[in-house]
Amino acid sequence: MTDPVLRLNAVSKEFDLGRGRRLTAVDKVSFDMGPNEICVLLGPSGCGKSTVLRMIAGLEDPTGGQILLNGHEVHGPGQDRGMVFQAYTSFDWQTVRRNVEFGMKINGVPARERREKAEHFIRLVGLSKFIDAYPTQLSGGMRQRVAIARTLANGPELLLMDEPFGALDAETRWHMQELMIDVAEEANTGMVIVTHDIEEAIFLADRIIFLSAHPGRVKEEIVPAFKQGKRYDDKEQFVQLPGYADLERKIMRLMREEGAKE
Ligand SMILES: Nc1ncnc2c1ncn2[C@@H]1O[C@H](COP(=O)(O)OP(=O)(O)OP(=O)(O)O)[C@@H](O)[C@H]1O
Repeated sequence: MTDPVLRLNAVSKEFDLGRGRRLTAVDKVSFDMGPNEICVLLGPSGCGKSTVLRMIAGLEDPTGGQILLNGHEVHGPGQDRGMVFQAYTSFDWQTVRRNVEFGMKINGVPARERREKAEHFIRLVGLSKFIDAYPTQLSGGMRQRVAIARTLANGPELLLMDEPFGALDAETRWHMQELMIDVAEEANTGMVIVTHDIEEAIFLADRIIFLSAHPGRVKEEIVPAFKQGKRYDDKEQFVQLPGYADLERKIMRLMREEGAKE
């Protein structure tokens, strides 16, 4: 790997549950992520995926270890990271265009540049026809695309997504997964995505960090060799590639082993 963009160095998180009780949610997690990679955090429920992502976002502080972004330790949120949550977080009283322009406006980006960038990212997520619509007039998948365009428009180096398609029906979910591959190619942004969906993880990931059941430790780091360094944006074609089924079986086994420990 060339110099990592993101490095987690023995990152731990203990929560204080009160009355002297403490819970170790994440235990000495280490991994590196290269420029523009799609890195997926996968593992059984409660293994600490969201906690790791929240620490990368700077929404939680590690209680041990370090998170380095381009060699600098992360302390708190920053514009170099943009977070997309599962729940739709658009402003319903503003049009798609205004939603996507919002962060840029706050950051003092001049009106013309704002407009051009908003149009670019709205096009990228396939919503040009709906640029003047309000989020309430859109489907769940479309609203999630607004959230993605809005986050990308702020120019983050890393897009952080916590179960971004969890609330969507299966077919919309496939479309969104395919879209994310195109977005990753075009937006030149690295992504860290939390999911517990094995198929989604294999489809999206350049690198999978599989966390063990509670407390979360890196059980396996998997670079899907069968992709041969390529990305595919067609799911039907993808699931038929030689090597796909083997990796799916392997991860199912890991998931069962870890799930049984809960
Ligand atoms: N603020 C908090 N205070 C106390 N415990 C917490 C807090 N946030 C998370 N935890 C605990 O840390 C552990 C990891 O939670 P986390 O949400 O990171 O897991 P996850 O892998 O994302 O789970 P899921 O897939 O079910 O969303 C869980 O045991 C959870 O109860």
